Amino acid sequence: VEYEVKTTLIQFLAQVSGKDGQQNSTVVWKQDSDPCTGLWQGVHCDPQNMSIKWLLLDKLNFSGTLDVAMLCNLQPLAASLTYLSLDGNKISGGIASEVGNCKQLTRLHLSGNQLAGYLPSSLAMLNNLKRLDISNNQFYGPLPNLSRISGLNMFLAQNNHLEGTIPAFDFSNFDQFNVSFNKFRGHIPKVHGYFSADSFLGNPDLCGDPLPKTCSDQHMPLSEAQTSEESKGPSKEQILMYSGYAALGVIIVIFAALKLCIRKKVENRIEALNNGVGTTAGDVEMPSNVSSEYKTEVSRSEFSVPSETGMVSQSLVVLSTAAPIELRLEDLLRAPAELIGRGKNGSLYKVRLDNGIMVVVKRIKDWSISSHDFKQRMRILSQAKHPHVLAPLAFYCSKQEKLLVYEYQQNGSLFKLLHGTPKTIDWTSRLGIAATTAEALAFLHQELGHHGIIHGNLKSSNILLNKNMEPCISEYGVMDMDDQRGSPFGSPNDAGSLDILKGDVYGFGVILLELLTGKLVKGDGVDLTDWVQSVVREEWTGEVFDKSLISEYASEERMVNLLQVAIRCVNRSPQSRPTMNQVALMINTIKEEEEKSLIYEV
Ligand SMILES: Nc1ncnc2c1ncn2[C@@H]1O[C@H](COP(=O)(O)OP(=O)(O)OP(=O)(O)O)[C@@H](O)[C@H]1O
Repeated sequence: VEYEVKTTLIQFLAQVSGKDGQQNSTVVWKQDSDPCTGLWQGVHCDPQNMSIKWLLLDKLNFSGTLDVAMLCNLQPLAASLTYLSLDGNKISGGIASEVGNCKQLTRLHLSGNQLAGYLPSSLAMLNNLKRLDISNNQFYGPLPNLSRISGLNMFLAQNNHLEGTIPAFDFSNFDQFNVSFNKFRGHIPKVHGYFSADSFLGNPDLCGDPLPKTCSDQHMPLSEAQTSEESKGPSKEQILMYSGYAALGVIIVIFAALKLCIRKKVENRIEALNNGVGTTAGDVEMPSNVSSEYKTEVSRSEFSVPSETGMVSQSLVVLSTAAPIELRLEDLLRAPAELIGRGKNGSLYKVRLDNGIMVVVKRIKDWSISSHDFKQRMRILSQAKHPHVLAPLAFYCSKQEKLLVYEYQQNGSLFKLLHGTPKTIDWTSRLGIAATTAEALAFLHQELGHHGIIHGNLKSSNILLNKNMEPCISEYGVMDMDDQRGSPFGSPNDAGSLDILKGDVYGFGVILLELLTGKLVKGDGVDLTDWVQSVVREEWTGEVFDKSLISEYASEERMVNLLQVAIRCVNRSPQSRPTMNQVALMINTIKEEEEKSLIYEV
C-alpha cells in the first residue's frame, strides 16, 4: 500500500479516535507495517490488488471527530473504499461534502454517534450506495435527494433532527427504511404497504399513509408550497422543466394508445380462441411423459379443464408481464405434461409449451373458495411483487377447478438441496438463504397479512432456487386459512386473528432447523422441533448441527445464534413467536457478523 495512503489512514484514525498519537487507543496502526499484510485492525483489503476496501471501526469507544474529506480527497483511497463503518462510538463533527468523491462507497454506517450538521447534497451523488445508516445522531436540516440513488436498499435516519419533506423514494427497493423521530413534515411519499407507521413515527408534521394522520392542504409538500409562494411568473428553468414534462406527457399518451391497441388485438384473439376452444375441446391432447417418480398415468380427463357446461369456455387470466407471450389455456392443455407432485392441496404438472418454455401448473380441486374470492386473491397476490417470491404467471378458475401457472425453476427446491445427494450447501449459503427467505416472507406478511392471506404451507419444498441459486417462496396464498385448523403450526384459531401470520413463522422456524441440522422433517415439522428442543434442553446444543457444517468449521457462535432464532419461531404459543420482520432483522445481523468475520479472515 502506498506511503501516502498509509499516512492518511493513520491521521484519520488519530482524528476519529480522539487519541492523538494513538496513545491509549484500542486500535493501533503502525507506519512501519502494511495495512493489508500487517493485519491493521478494522482494515480490509482487496487481496488482488492490495487496495483498501473496508474500514470497519465499530464500537471502539472513539470520541474524536470525523473527517471523511481526508479519506475521500485521496484518489487511491476514494477509488477503492466501498464500506466505511463507525457505528456505536462517540464521534462528533459532520459529513463533509467531499464524501461525494468516495464514489465506490456501497455502505456508509455512522449510527449511534454524536455527529451533527447538514447532510451534504453530494451524498446523493454516491450512485453505488446501497446501505446508509445515520441513525441516532444529531443531524439537522433537509435530506439531500437520496431517492435518485437507484440501488439504495437501506436508509436508517431515525432519532436525528432532520427536517423538510421526505424525497420520493421507491420503497419497493428497500428492505429497511426508518426516518422516525425527526422533524420531517408534509406528505409521506407512496409507501404501497412496504413499511408500516413505525418507520415514520415521531415526526409531528408528517401525514398520510401509513400514519393515522391524514393530510390537509396545509401539509402541501414543501417543494409545492415554495412553488406556489414564489410563482409570480415562471422562470426560464421552470419553462424548460414544464416543456420537458409536456413532451414526456405526449410520449406517455402515445405509448398508452399503442398499448391499448395491442391489448385490443390480444383480446380479440382470446375471444376468437374461446369460441374456437369450445367447439374443439375434443382435440385436446393427452399429457405425456409422466414422472417415473410418481408412476402415475396422467389421462386427458385428469388434466383437461371442463367448464360448468362441460366445455372449455374460459380463458387463462394472465397476471404477469413475465408470462410467455400469448400464454393460452388451449396451449397449456395441449402441451406434454409431467406429473411432478401430488401434495395435500393439489397436483403439480411440469408443462413444456410449444415454444419450448417450461411452466408448472398447480391444479387445485374442490377448494371451497368462491370464484369471486379466488380471482380477488389472485389479483392481490400479483400486486405484491418481490424478487424472491414466485408469483403466479396466470390462473384459470372454474367452480370445480383452479389452475395456477408458475415459471419452472430448474434448480429445484431447498428440500432437494438439503436432503438430496450430494449435499452441496455450505454455511454461508445456508445463512444467505435464511436471510433472503425471511426478508421475502416479512415483505409478504406486510403486504398481504391485512387481506387475511398467509402462505399456510411453508416448507423447504416450497422454497425454490432460481437460476442464481437464490431462494424464491412459491405457492404463496394457495392454502385457505381454514385448512390449517388443528395444524401444529398454530392456526388463526389458536389465538385470534392477530396470530394468523404466526403459523408461517412456525413453518419458517422449521426451515431454519432443517438448514441447521440437515435433518428431515416428519409429521408437520413436529418430530424435528421436538428433537431439537430436547437436545437443547439437555445442553447438548452442539449435537444439533449438521455434521457437514461442523467439518467446514462454520462459526458455532453464529450457528447457535441462528438456532436461537429458530427456537423462538417454533414456540408452542403463537403469541410468543416473533414477527417475520423481527426474524428478518435478527438473521440479517447474524449474516452481517458472518460477512465481517469472512473479511477479517482475508
Ligand atoms: N415452479 C416450480 N418449478 C420447479 N419445481 C417446482 C415448482 N413448484 C414446485 N416444484 C417442486 O415440485 C415438487 C412437487 O410440488 P408440490 O407443490 O406438488 O408438492 P409439495 O410442495 O411437496 O406439497 P404441497 O402440495 O403440500 O405444497 C416439489 O419438489 C416442489 O419443490
